[in-house]
Amino acid sequence: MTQNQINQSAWAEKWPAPAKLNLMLRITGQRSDGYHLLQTVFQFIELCDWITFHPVDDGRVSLQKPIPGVPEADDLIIRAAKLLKAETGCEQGVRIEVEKNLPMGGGLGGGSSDAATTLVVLNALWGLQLSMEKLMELGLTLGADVPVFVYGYSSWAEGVGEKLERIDIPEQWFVVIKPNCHVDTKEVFLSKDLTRNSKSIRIADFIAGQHQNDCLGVVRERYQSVKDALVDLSEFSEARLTGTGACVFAQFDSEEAAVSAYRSLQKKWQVYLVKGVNESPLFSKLKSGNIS
Ligand SMILES: C[C@@](CO)(OP(=O)(O)O)[C@H](O)COP(=O)(O)OP(=O)(O)OC[C@H]1O[C@@H](n2ccc(N)nc2=O)[C@H](O)[C@@H]1O
Ligand SMILES: Nc1ncnc2c1ncn2[C@@H]1O[C@H](COP(=O)(O)OP(=O)(O)O)[C@@H](O)[C@H]1O
Repeated sequence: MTQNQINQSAWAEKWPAPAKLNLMLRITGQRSDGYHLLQTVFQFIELCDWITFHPVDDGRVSLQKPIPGVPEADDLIIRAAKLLKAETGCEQGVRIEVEKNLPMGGGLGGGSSDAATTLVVLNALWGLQLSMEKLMELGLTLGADVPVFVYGYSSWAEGVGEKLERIDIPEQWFVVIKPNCHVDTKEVFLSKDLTRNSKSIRIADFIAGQHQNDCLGVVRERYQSVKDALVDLSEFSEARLTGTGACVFAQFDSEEAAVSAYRSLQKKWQVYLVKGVNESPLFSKLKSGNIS
């Protein structure tokens, strides 16, 4: 099969942009530019936005329908596509269709994942041949979480989230609650009450059960619905915050236990029942479609 034939069939397809959970998050310091140094564990979940790329002749990049509340020029999908063109001088155009399923500002990384899927898939469709390392570097200029979605495997992350080490962790079931509020990441990091001096730990400590999220205290105090969700979820299993929130989640050893908690919490909350996966669904699809 030639590159051209591969491109032709892949243009019409829907590409997943999965969500992530931060299974723990420690803030170990701060850089001179204000960004915080983290230790975190990312795992993907099988809850995805879906993105389709349509070729256009006029060289322009646009969205078929802007995401409500996000001006098109600010959309990370548009910014990622334009960044690829600027970096490579590519003159091709694209109209991008998004099926948005991930709640925004929930700590599930939807915007970052959309940007990563755009970088990875357009790199292939446009035949740009940028390396994964280059795409991760470009992605980091869009957001701290973009590199892990480009990398595509569960990771132990340090720095601001760009120093990644692949880890394989049990692929368990999760129940995720989206409290009815939007947490501003920047505001959390600006809080004077935030813990910024956690001791660094090792992967083995995380595996042994060290699940602390240093943002939890600040977010729980500022957002009553996050606090309430943590209380309700902790009736079933250890309740944790992903990223800077607002979503909270709990892990279950069996699908039955997760379903039971999901059914009960569904009466009161916007809730998702999802499986954790170590390989990003984007990469599973790229491998099966043979265009990586
Ligand atoms: C902390 C995490 C963990 O996954 O939280 P979530 O956003 O997923 O909840 C992310 O790394 C967030 O990444 P992302 O949401 O892309 O953040 P960015 O847009 O890069 O940064 C938003 C703002 O938060 C602050 N910020 C962000 C990341 C970081 N390590 N230190 C910071 O101080 C900066 O003030 C920055 O201007
Ligand atoms: N394609 C996109 N999808 C979601 N949010 C986007 C997108 N492009 C830009 N954004 C902006 O990024 C913000 C954070 O969104 P998101 O990545 O979903 O949350 P989080 O970083 O908490 O996981 C949104 O509030 C929105 O303003």
